[in-house]
Amino acid sequence: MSHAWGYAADNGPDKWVGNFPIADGPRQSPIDIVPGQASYDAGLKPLNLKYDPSTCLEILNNGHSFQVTFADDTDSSTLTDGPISGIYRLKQFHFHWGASDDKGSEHTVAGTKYPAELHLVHWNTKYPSFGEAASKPDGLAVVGVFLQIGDANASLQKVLDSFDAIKAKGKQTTFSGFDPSTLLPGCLDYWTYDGSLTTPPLLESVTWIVCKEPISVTSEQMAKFRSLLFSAEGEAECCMVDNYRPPQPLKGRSVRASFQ
Ligand SMILES: NS(=O)(=O)c1c(F)c(F)c(S(=O)(=O)CCO)c(N[C@H](c2ccccc2)[C@@H](O)c2ccccc2)c1F
Ligand SMILES: [Zn+2]
Repeated sequence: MSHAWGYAADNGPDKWVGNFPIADGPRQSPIDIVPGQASYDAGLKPLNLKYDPSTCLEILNNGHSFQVTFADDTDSSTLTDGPISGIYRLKQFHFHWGASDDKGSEHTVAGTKYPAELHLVHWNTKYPSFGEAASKPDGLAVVGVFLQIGDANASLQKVLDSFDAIKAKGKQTTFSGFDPSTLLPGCLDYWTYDGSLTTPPLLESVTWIVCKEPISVTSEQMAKFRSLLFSAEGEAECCMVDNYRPPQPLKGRSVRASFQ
């Protein structure tokens, strides 16, 4: 039985191609975004993100990251416009972060790593379900937001305050009434390109939308991320850190900018 994928030396990003050959595919994510090489596209619309806090359900440690999941049986929390057409529903958000503040983001900007990156995962309602959408080239749209060290983030603190209940892999707890738009930067200028999930199954079904402006977080708040565990209760404790895939080859893709 193949051991599960992870971020350690024996099952980390360099090993994923063994069980997931698409890891060497033509539209893998993340990438290094080089602003000077992105092409401004005046046809790109502003992002239209409309989230209903009542669709927020629970927070879960899934052993790779933590995720906040949303009810997606109606068009209550959606992404429209931007680079996409149609209506995409919010399914979950999660983060990637490092063992120290000098790394942790998946996308990089001209080689710069941020301490963490937020991903809001949406699926195209032209397909009957998330699972169906996840295997289609226009099935998913993920909004990425960088975190940088600065002022305390009061909205993020609400998420961090639930961590004691989800310290180990498999733990989950009710998390309701949270509005993820409070985690978005003031300016929604973005870069966009065709890519993939950054974890197995690495499906090449993601329109990536990466915000130019980071949100702020304190070093102490970043330390709270690192209090989570990759390991389940009763297993040897393994801190949940460095759960990011490094940038992948661009392979001829273009990155468009919504701003000049
Ligand atoms: N960076 S990324 O956006 O590519 C990404 C991750 F990096 C990531 F860690 C996750 S995860 O769910 O936290 C653990 C791996 O599944 C997901 N979760 C996906 C998901 C699961 C349930 C509901 C929505 C999204 C991912 O697990 C997935 C997507 C599509 C099909 C199967 C699995 C994810 F989408
Ligand atoms: Zn992610």
